[in-house]
Amino acid sequence: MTTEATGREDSPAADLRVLRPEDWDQWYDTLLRAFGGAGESEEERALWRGLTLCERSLGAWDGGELVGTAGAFDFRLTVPGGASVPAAGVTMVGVVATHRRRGVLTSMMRRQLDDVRDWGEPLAVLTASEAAIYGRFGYGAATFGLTAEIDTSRVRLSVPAGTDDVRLRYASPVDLLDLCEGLYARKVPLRAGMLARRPGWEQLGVLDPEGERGGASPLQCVIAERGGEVVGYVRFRVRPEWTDTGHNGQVELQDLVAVDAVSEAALWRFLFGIDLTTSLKVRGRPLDEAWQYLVSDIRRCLLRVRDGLYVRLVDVGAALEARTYQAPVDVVLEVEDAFCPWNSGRWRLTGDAKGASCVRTEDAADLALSVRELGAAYLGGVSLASLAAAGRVRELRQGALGEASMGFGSAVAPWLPHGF
Ligand SMILES: CC(=O)SCCNC(=O)CCNC(=O)[C@H](O)C(C)(C)COP(=O)(O)OP(=O)(O)OC[C@H]1O[C@@H](n2cnc3c(N)ncnc32)[C@H](O)[C@@H]1OP(=O)(O)O
Repeated sequence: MTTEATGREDSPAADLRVLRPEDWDQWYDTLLRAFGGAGESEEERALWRGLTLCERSLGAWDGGELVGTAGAFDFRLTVPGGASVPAAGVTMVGVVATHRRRGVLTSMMRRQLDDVRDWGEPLAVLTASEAAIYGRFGYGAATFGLTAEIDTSRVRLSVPAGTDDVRLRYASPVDLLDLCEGLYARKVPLRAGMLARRPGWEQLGVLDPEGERGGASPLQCVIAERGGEVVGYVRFRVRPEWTDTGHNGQVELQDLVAVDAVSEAALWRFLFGIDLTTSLKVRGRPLDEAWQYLVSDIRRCLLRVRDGLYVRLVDVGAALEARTYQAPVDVVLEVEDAFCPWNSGRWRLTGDAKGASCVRTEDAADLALSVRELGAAYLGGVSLASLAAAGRVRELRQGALGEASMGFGSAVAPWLPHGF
């Protein structure tokens, strides 16, 4: 059989089999080989071994040789409106270099999306090693992360009233893990793109292999308390540097979680003020994070934006019904989906801030777009109007674009806190 999306034969250079637990080491070594062959700490390997769901993972075999890997976590993803929606977390994808560009990835994506549909999960999500790979399979970049290098020797932070009521103390990252995870869980329903973490995943936040610190300190943790209650935490490292003119150390933020504006400001003020450091590096933070509105000089923060979570609607009707819409929408979408043709055709979406319905229709279409654009717009971080300006969404009824674009939007930027 030939797939319409790729024009490739659907029987590539390998057979696909569900991963057997006893093959995990070989499977994981194949993945590392596809990523260039560098080793990994025992600590990290053990974590991923524990998190792998073998029954949801695939190996691609060429005779007796394992040449490709792909896994799928069973996540629940927060969507606009706060619902927690089942989403396959596509992960650990690799094809060894001897077998590249022969359709092995395509065959794994084909099988995986069929499986996700059978499992009844309306979404598949991933973070991409390279941005060019997954659009052809219907994934759209839906969240973005902010990277900044803040010159803390020059940039000042103005904090809101009440910040001084927050007390900070050092804690062991590992000892207070459950407490920190509880705070994280409180934030999950509040921002689309966040993942409800199952037990085990919290370990990702305190992974600290000595060989991978590259001259930085071990992971450190500071807790924020107010009125005897823990209201936030930050995990970070310090990379000391001494030059002829004195100290020039860097603070590297890993995680920061706080329950309100003053606890958050207290933690940022702490990061800005660590002695013997002159810069603060942050990666993959929310686009709308509050610290940007507290700094004296945003230009000296060197902001950059990078793609984060890619979303694929596996079941268009169920996915669009699972979220809410911040303004009323009533539109017919003409969806094109070459890789998962069961989604193609016309869908009437009606919804508002309380709920939504999305059903097949024969009515005339108001907007035409591919499933990739729907994935990009799904979490409210990429506007349908912007995609239309790029020619990727077509407005077929005047007014429909503005209505849909407003409805799909989100007051809070969607964000994925960590990779997987
Ligand atoms: C979610 C995650 O785990 S992301 C991690 C992905 N893995 C990696 O980056 C590890 C290193 N790379 C690899 O293992 C492999 O090169 C993969 C998995 C990216 C691609 O596997 P392959 O089996 O070579 O892909 P396949 O032959 O099915 O290619 C399908 C199409 O994608 C294109 N493609 C594949 N990889 C890339 C890439 N890195 N950049 C751009 N296009 C790509 C191919 O050219 C082909 O296009 P065509 O159909 O128009 O000819």
